[in-house]
Amino acid sequence: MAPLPISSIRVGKIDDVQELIKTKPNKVPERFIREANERGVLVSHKTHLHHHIPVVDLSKLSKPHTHDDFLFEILKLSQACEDWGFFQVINHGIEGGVVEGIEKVAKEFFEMPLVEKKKYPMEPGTVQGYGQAFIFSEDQKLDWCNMFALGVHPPSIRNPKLWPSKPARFSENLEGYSKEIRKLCKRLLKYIAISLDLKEEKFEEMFGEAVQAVRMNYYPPCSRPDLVLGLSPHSDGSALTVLQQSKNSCVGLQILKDNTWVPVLPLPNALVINIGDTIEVLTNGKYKSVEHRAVTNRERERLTIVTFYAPNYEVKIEPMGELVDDETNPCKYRSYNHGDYSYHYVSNKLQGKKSLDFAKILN
Ligand SMILES: COC(=O)C(/C=C/C1=C(C)CCCC1(C)C)=C/O[C@H]1C=C(C)C(=O)O1
Ligand SMILES: O=C(O)CCC(=O)C(=O)O
Ligand SMILES: [Fe+2]
Repeated sequence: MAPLPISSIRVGKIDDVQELIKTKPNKVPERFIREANERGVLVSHKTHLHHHIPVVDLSKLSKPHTHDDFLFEILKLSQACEDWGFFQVINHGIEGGVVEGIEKVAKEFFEMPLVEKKKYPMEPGTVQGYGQAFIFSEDQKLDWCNMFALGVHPPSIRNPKLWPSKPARFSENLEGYSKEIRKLCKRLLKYIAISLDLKEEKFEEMFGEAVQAVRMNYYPPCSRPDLVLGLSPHSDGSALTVLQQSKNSCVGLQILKDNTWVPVLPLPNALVINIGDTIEVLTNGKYKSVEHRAVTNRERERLTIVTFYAPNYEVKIEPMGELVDDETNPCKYRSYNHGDYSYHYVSNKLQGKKSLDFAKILN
């Protein structure tokens, strides 16, 4: 993926939100205040009772008691991908120490003084390093969030200068965690293939040496959560995304379902999985890449560790023949190269599902 022409991008002053709350805890600068129709209002408790994203028990897929148990869980997975685009996985088999280890170093990273974090800057127009991504103009609203993003795999997408020497063991923890999450993504894609009646190796064979990147999002408390957003509405450009919320995390992630922002309630030891744009295209829209956003909390900070798993940049993406029928289910997306889509995705601001217009066939 070619670098963006960064010299032409003017982003204006980007306040570091962690520093802002240290010096002026009650001030929310104008650049963070959203238009009334896009503010991070919280959904009423009554609504919570009616909506829960599905929970898939991976032990029922890897070690089912009976074949019916397996089929039942596969059905749950396919309904989650069709109706929600999101689900949580429990009994995923990743050791507690691995999950706690990455959370610890991520937390320690964000707690370091700003001068230390600024040694790894996310330059305007790039997506790796510490800062705010997807800012392309001086008047664009900012998210109430600090990010640290790194390309992990294949090694060619890494920028070694951005891998921090502090906190201690950051890289070891990230390497170990990423290996486990990579295995999990491969397993999930196998089950997703089965749920679509495809051969189980379908995605692994198609994706080649898959691209994997991690983004750590730190949302400090905000005195006016009703006026700001932690992360702008977007869909993910990946095939699958794995989101880990810090232990005892407050609610922050919301997904758009039937025109309502539905909160995702954190479950202990679970990981949140969502379908990205690539799977939406490959399944010709059967499995949905759903718009989501993060809101902030008045008293509590929130930390999330997000892995994007995607095909190699060389791979051609188009709806799979098995999911297209000229009569009943015509092709909704054109073919494209995943590297070109990645470039398109990272050169535009986060704006709901707009990125996918890149591939939509408009009738
Ligand atoms: C801040 O970054 C992102 O939100 C992001 C970027 C991921 C990437 C890197 C940090 C390194 C280089 C590769 C890549 C672009 C994947 C989101 O990732 C989504 C967007 C696309 C496209 C994707 O595959 O995952
Ligand atoms: O932090 C969250 O809850 C959402 C993160 C997210 O959607 C992302 O990083 O793409
Ligand atoms: Fe996301």
